[in-house]
Parts: sequence; C-alpha cells; structure tokens
Amino acid sequence: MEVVASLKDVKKEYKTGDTTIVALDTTSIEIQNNQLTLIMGPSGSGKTTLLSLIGCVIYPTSGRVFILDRDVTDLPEKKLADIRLNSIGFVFQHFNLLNPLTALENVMQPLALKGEPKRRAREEALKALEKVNMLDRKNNLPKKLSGGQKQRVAIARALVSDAAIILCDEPTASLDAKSAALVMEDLKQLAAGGKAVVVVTHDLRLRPFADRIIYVEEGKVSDKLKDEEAYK
Ligand SMILES: Nc1ncnc2c1ncn2[C@@H]1O[C@H](COP(=O)(O)OP(=O)(O)OP(=O)(O)O)[C@@H](O)[C@H]1O
Repeated sequence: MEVVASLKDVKKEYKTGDTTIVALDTTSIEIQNNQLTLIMGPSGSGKTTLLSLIGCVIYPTSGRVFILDRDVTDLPEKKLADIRLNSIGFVFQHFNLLNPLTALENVMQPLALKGEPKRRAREEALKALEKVNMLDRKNNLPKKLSGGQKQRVAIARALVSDAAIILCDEPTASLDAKSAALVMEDLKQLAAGGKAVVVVTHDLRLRPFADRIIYVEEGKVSDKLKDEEAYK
C-alpha cells in the first residue's frame, strides 16, 4: 500500500463576521491506495471539510496538504484544478449527471474537458461503465435510470480519467438499502483494484464495507467512535 494523500497538521477555520468556526481542528492523516476509507461523523462534524481538503477544493487555514507526494498547499487555484482533473475523481450524493446526455456521454465528459479525442474518450468510458456493470445501460438518459444505476454511472465518470483517488460525499444517502449495498460493493471492488477510495457518511450501517474508518466528531479526528447517539 502507498500513501496517496496526506494532511499534516491541517486546520480549517471559517470566519463569518466576528465569529470563527473551527470546522476541522489540527489533524494529520494519511490516505492509502488499495483501501476503502470511511470518514464517519454526525451532521456538521467536519466530514465534508476534511474531504474537500483532501480533494484540493478548499485551502487549509494552516498545515500542509500532499497529493501523490507533492505538496499542493500553496499552489494557485488553476494548478489545483489540474490536480483534481488528473488525480481525483468525485462522487456526490445527488449524482450530478447531466440530464440531456446519455450514461456514456456523461462518463465521456471529463475526458472531453481534457481535450481527449472522441474515439479514445468513448473507449475509456465504455471500460469504466463495464467496471460498474452498467454497459447495458450506456445509451440511457439519466431519467431512465434508477438512483443506484445513476450513482454507478457517476462512479464510472469519476473513474474514467484513471484518477488514483476517488472521493465520495454521502454517495448512498439518496439510495434504498439494497442499491446502497451495490454501490458500496462497487466502491470496495475499485479499492481492491488499487484505487484509494474515500467515502464520507453519517450512516453507521456502512461500516462493514470499510477497510479503515476515520471518525470526525466536532471537528476532531479519531480512530474511535465516541458518541454513537450523535449519529441518530
Ligand atoms: N463555507 C462555510 N462557511 C462557514 N461555515 C462553514 C462552511 N462550511 C462548513 N462550515 C461549518 O463548518 C462545520 C463543519 O461543516 P462540514 O460541512 O464539514 O460538516 P459535515 O460533517 O460534512 O456536515 P453534514 O453531514 O451536515 O454535511 C459546520 O459547523 C459548518 O456549519
């Protein structure tokens, strides 16, 4: 296993007017490939903040962020956008598929953004759809897909650029239990195939799918669950 992302003494504060919220207290963590890491915590505990720091979406208030051994803390926004495009795939609760495009066209989208020739983009997108067992639905528009199927297309879209790191924010929160389990199985499979998969959730039932669990409670990171009641 290799460390593909790490935070060293990272803290994130938000200032609104006179008040400062510590969304994430000083934290050091390492994210490894070949693992499905769950980031668990109750609502408002700082999970999305932690994921956004790993995903180079926000800057830390202090500390350093490393992606694939590169210190990215001081890079300008445009360089961070390149890192996101090339090394990180994102999956969201509400799928964020483009409605007028078919499943295949949605998955081709990141490669089109990178300026890949259409033929190659199509080949890569078909491979990614195959990995999530969605080849037979490639010509469907999102509205013809179930929630679970939409999420699998969204995972294929995150995979298509061959990103080392796949970050998922509450990917099962809009799904029934059965579809959620299928999506988690797919994500586990991707981790077993070498990706670093990070899933943010407040759903304690997802714990059996994890290789590793990081708990975030009131902005503090720990490897132990402190207050199970807070998750209800
Ligand atoms: N852009 C922002 N400006 C001000 N405060 C913010 C901002 N983003 C997050 N916060 C605050 O930081 C804290 C942590 O938020 P965060 O979204 O990381 O938690 P979370 O665990 O992902 O919550 P949820 O499960 O409800 O999405 C919360 O108190 C939140 O209100």
